[in-house]
Amino acid sequence: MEAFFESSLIQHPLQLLTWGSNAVTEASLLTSVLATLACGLFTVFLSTFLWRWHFENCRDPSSSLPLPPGSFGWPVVGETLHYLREGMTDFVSNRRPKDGVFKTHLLGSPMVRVDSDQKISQLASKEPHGLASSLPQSTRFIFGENGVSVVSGKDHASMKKNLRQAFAPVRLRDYLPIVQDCIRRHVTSWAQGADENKMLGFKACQRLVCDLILETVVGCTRDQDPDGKVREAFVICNDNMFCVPLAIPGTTFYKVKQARQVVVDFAKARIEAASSSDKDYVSVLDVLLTHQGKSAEALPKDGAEENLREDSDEKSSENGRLSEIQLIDNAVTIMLAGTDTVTSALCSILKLLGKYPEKLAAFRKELESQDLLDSGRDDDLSFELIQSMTYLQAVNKEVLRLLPPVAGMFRSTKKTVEIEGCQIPANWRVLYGVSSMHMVTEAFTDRENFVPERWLDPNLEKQLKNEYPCSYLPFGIGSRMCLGRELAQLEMSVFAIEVARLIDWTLLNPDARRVLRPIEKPFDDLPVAVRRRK
Ligand code: HEM
Repeated sequence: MEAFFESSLIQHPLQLLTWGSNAVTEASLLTSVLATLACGLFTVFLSTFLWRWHFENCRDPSSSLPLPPGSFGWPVVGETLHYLREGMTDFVSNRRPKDGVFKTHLLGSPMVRVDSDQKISQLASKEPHGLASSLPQSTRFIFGENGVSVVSGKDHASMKKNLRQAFAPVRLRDYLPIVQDCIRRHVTSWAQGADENKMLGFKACQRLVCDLILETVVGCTRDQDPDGKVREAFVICNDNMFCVPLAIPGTTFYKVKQARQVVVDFAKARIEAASSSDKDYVSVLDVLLTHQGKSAEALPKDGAEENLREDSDEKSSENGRLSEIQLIDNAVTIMLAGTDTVTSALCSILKLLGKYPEKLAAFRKELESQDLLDSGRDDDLSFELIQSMTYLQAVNKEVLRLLPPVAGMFRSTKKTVEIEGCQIPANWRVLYGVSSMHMVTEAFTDRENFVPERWLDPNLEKQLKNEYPCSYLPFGIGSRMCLGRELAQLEMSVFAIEVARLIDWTLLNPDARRVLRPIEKPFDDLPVAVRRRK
């Protein structure tokens, strides 16, 4: 050692100093790294503890029931990152306890997820006093504050009753020729030419549905929108229902605001035109206008728009009639609520009938038995005929069971709500699972498979009604149940008939992963090869 010091110190005094100071620096560096790490870990630990403790303390002491089981995850983000990483199906199945209710923290708020027939039924019975619909701000803006999805309570009930007139069976009969014409036009175009055409099924269905909805809801045919401006604006609104609600030039929301105005201006022009003509019912808007008992001339006009925004709810419940701004907001709401949902359903028909050729063959047999398979006519469908086709109805129901377009429904609690075994405090979000419910309920056997035949058994519908009232919810439940469900089923039926008789198609990636954006769809938009049916 001495020798070492001697030789080193004498020969390299500076070297020893450097070595010494290096050793000190490294040690202190290590210490400070460790200390920082420990501090960081402690901060994460403490903030996570406080975060969870805070939400656990949101429990309403006036109720003796505990909060549901589950975790609030990490500070600020909650379990949002887990949700994004695992995907909805795994996220739910990794957490779902036996009774189907768990708490979490997603997308900025505490939330209770419910996947139990009995519990959804208990919660739905507490609407609208205990729970209200809960839409993101950007969606509320696009739908419009005076539309049926946004208003609540008594005003919602009276507005919905008013709007239902446009979806009565007698009206669906009126829309059928428009629906059939539009669907035939699109499906025929998919198989143009002698060769096979490759396309993205989801995108093709989306173009079809945009045309369909503009024609059936506001009567916007191609010749009324020659430069495609209304269609383009409508697609912008539809594609950006969930965006940051910041209306600064350059932002998505700013673009959406301008696009919404184009759609609104078109609807206004239609209302004005309707007052000066005596046409038959051609669109949902025409039906609604006629049912207001007076023409658009008598409806409050633009100048009064701001006032109407403030007291429109009152007006609608007072006299049961819709003002101009309510008509417009509802037209926009109906259009947007009926676009991606129907697109998803049509895309799933294409997928499931393409994937299971034996089911397509069974369906074609039913069409043949009704002389529809090779009829060659483009106006051969009637409302009654469609209703009488049992296999077709079974296909529709099974498509909506296996791949429901709306995977879940959001609510928020207005006050503390108690259900069997737990409480949900005020201002928490509640999410009713739809697709997961369809997959866990005992109401169905062979749940993972596409079996339209199950719906041919009349006992199934009875059983669902009496024993499992919340086990099949493609169109929702209770007061917020889908307004356009009969129109959607009609559109699905006509689509299934036309694709089965006009085209043959092959799925190019039949087992593609499913995503929620925010409706159910294949991640690759369903590539298909289409040819004219031989
Ligand atoms: C297969 C297609 C469709 C599916 C699966 C579907 C599903 C749903 C669901 C689950 C709800 C309830 C949402 C909730 O409780 O928060 C709903 C509401 C609604 N749907 Fe549909 N829908 C479809 C097509 C349509 C169509 C074609 C229209 C109109 C043309 C429409 C208009 C509406 C409206 C206006 C509401 C809001 C009702 C309210 O707030 O009271 N839907 N839909």
